[in-house]
Amino acid sequence: MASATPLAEMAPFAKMNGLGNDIIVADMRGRADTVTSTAAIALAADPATHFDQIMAIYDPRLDGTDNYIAILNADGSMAQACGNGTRCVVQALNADTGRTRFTFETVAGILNAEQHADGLISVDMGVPRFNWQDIPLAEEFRDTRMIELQVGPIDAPVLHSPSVASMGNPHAIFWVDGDVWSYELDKFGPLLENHPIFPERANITIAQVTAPDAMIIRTWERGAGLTGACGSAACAAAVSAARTRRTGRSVTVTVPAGGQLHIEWRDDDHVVMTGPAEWEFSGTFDPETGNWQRDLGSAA
Ligand SMILES: N[C@@H](CCC[C@H](N)C(=O)O)C(=O)O
Repeated sequence: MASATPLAEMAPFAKMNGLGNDIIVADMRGRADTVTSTAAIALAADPATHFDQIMAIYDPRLDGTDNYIAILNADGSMAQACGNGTRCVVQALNADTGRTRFTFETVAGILNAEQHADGLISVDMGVPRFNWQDIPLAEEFRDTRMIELQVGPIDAPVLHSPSVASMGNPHAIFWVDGDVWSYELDKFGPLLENHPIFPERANITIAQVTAPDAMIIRTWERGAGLTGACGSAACAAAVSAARTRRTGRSVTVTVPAGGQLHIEWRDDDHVVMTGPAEWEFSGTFDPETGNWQRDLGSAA
């Protein structure tokens, strides 16, 4: 889309992806303005810049952190966590600064991340929370390894009894024995995302455990819909699988786009996610309106 916004007001961005999770990394360093919901909705509506999350990199607000990161979903809402997007931020900042280790502030807390020599990136996603008020749920469930929630006929539910967890953002994990692709997640996802049990909505995942250290997931993301990958959902699924004795604490998670994340739930309770990030093209955009233009010579 051609932009009439004065060049000085435009901010650089990179269109990237984390295992097929569509990400825009917006460089808002050194600026006083912010990326608006209006801009997010406009960029998401354009097929060329369609994204699942915008990761907006701001100047640091806290001593000991490198940057403040704000996360916007495709519907313009704010998210507390985005694992795949955080890897994209690390790769973009590594390309810009040459540094390999970063400490970010997000609304969900402080995240440490590192780019390895092989290009893979690890993000310490913090400590999962399982208390019903922390997820949050609308009513008390003492045991969040399995809550009462189902879709389909009452006597023959299609999906039921999810585990729930917070990775800073709310997740529900429905366990299935068969192929995750045989479920109509495009149909059930919006209903479950907006179910009254989730007062802040939720990310909805279907998970099939295939080995004590492996699972396959599909995710309907809050505020974005079906995605090629969701890092925080992979973390929530991994910790929930370990809590329910379906797996150990170290698992490989295959995401819908086909790639894999390695998730380690460490003994200190932190969840570390490792995977790749990929640059697609770069441009500049108006953080107020979402008007944008591609950098000359930037790949399609
Ligand atoms: N894709 C992200 C998670 C996205 C956030 C989510 N839609 C929400 O609103 O919580 C990831 O990789 O973690």
